[in-house]
Amino acid sequence: MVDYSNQVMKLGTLLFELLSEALSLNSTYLRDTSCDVGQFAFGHYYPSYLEPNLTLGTIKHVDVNFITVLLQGHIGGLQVLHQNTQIDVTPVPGALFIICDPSPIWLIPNILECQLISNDKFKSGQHRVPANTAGPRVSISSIHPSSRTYGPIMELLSEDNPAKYREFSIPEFTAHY
Ligand SMILES: O=C(O)CCC(=O)C(=O)O
Ligand SMILES: [Fe+2]
Repeated sequence: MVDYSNQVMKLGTLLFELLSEALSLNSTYLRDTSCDVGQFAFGHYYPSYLEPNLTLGTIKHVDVNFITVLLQGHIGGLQVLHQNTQIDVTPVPGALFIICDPSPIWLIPNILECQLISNDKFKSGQHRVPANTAGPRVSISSIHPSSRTYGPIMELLSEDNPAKYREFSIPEFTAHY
């Protein structure tokens, strides 16, 4: 697990560089502005349900951290909302799924925090894991939290692109999320 977590940290560093560049910022911008301050890992266990229609599973949500790196077992179940349709994310053995991307054609849900600081350039998307009869299913979510305040990056704003969100602190944000 320690090895896995170290590798995911390295991957996170690369992803933050790519996201900075996608925003036309210096590649170290997001890391330099406290968007990547560590990692938490959560293990998920979804039992096999005899009557899945009586159970919710993980309901639709957007992640509030910046990046989530997801390792799924061989049993699928994750769905992302794309153009009003729930799309199954089929597990690929040995592959990680990155929950944070600006490109809707990759069918990847984005993170609310990305949407706020990019002033809507990255869109936040929903995902869910409905209960089903296959299972038990396991997954590991590694989240990369930030310690900066939420609010659009100043460098992205202009007369044509005014701030769509105000600046607010993480406790203020999570109290209302
Ligand atoms: O178990 C999964 O595939 C998704 C978990 C998830 O959405 C999360 O940790 O935020
Ligand atoms: Fe999630």
